[in-house]
Amino acid sequence: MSSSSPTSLDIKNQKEGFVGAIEVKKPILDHENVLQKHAGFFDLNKDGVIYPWETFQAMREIGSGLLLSTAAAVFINVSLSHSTRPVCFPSFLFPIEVKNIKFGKHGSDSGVYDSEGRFVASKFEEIFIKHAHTYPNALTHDELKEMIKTNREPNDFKGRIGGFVEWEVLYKLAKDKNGLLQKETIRGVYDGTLFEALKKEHTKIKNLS
Ligand code: HEM
Ligand SMILES: [Ca+2]
Repeated sequence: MSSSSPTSLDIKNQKEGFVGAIEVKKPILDHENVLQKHAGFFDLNKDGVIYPWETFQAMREIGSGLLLSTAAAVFINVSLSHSTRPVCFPSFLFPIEVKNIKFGKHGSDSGVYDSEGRFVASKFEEIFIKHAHTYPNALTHDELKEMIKTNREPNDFKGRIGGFVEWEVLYKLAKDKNGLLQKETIRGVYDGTLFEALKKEHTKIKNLS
């Protein structure tokens, strides 16, 4: 006999999909290298290396305009190529090596990625405890700006720019119709599932027009 309302065990055991009316997202596991997944979305041919044209193309696929996609390809690949490559000599094709993406971490961030690129759930919750003043599960643009400001570390120009750009681009691409950045959206950016969802949504819109 099946009961109509799902128990927490049903939800825990379910991988992804729906239990009753509750949508279940695959939980992020402690040992998962989610930062590699975040970056890996942009490795279109899955060969472990992200070239600027892949960053550009992947940005277009998630609904980013020509200008932002071009700027992102230049900014991201130029700033991360050197630190993620094992050899000292720079490559002027600016490839990013996905397996070394943890070396691209910078300061003035939220701390949700640990030094290996794993998801730190307590730091993720802290974002909302500290900054979600209006709604418990979402950030307004002002609250997001407050968070970016709080994360700033002294004398960290590069990290501050990186943090600012990451969060503002996320807001631009993934805010909801009320101008809110939902908690699930933010969780999805950390493990890269948001990029897949945006791609699906954008493909649907493109096919309709
Ligand atoms: C639309 C594209 C992208 C958006 C919206 C985005 C957004 C974000 C956000 C919000 C964070 C979290 C920052 C924090 O915890 O404070 C982050 C972290 C990071 N992203 Fe992205 N990202 C994008 C594309 C990329 C690409 C293409 C790469 C590299 C291939 C990349 C590499 C990183 C790295 C290395 C971090 C870790 C920063 C740190 O914790 O210090 N991102 N990104
Ligand atoms: Ca590639």
